[in-house]
Amino acid sequence: MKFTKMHGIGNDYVYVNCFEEQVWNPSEVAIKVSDRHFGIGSDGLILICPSNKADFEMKMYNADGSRGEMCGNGIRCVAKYVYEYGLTDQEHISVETLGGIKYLDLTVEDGKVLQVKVDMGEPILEAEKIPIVSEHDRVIDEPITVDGIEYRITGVSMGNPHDVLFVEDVKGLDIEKVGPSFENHERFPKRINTEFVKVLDRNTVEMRVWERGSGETLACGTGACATAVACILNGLTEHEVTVKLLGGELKIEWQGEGHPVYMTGPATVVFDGEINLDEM
Ligand SMILES: N[C@@H](CCC[C@H](N)C(=O)O)C(=O)O
Repeated sequence: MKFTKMHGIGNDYVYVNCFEEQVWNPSEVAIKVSDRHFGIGSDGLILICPSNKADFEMKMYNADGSRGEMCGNGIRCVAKYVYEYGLTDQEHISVETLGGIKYLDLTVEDGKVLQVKVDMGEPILEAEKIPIVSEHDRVIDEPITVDGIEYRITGVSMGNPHDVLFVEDVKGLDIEKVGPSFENHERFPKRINTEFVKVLDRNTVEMRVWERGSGETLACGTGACATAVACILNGLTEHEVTVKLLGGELKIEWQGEGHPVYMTGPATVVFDGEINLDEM
């Protein structure tokens, strides 16, 4: 199987061009290639496929083989791939995902995609649709007890489910311990991506993420969008937010309910390769 390893501010995936390759068992392949010791090493697998609804389709799988509806860092890499590997010459493209069709604007210089701005669509706030078990329609600054400690969460779906919580110390957080407890909490029947956030000023926040199906990653695009939405809903920031993650920064804009969220950031090619899956 031919592949390209790419990352969006350190959130790395193995990308397969399914215009040329066929992947019959993507969940199994995701588990194999993601292994950082016995595989290629990645946060998961992303298939770039033809679509009859949009210019391309992105199918994403987490490192544990589960399917994610959307991937913010992944979709910027898909844009870079399709442009730089000659699948399109367009600087405005659409990509079908399980979280809906997304529209992307590429900033291109000398044939290279430097930045991608993604219209991520409107955030979904209804608890039932995220899905989060709650007696309220929305989960905004609501209590939850995890490992005997009470936290307050805001639930946001960007096509995939997120809960955002505000903490004093992001760097010192024992995320390996608390992350899985949130991911598998009974309140989240489809598991969840959790963002631990510290507000630095009215336009800047710091964030670490525990991703459903992949564990801690260096960045999460949908998580950065959910974080900005949660900050704005809780009155903690203005409408333009720089989210500082372990792997870099993303710019997020949201003008409020009824408006889409925009995410802007880079995408990077690491290397191209070929792997014999039968020998793994
Ligand atoms: N890293 C991604 C999100 C990947 C999917 C997520 N783990 C899920 O299961 O929903 C991003 O950049 O958005």
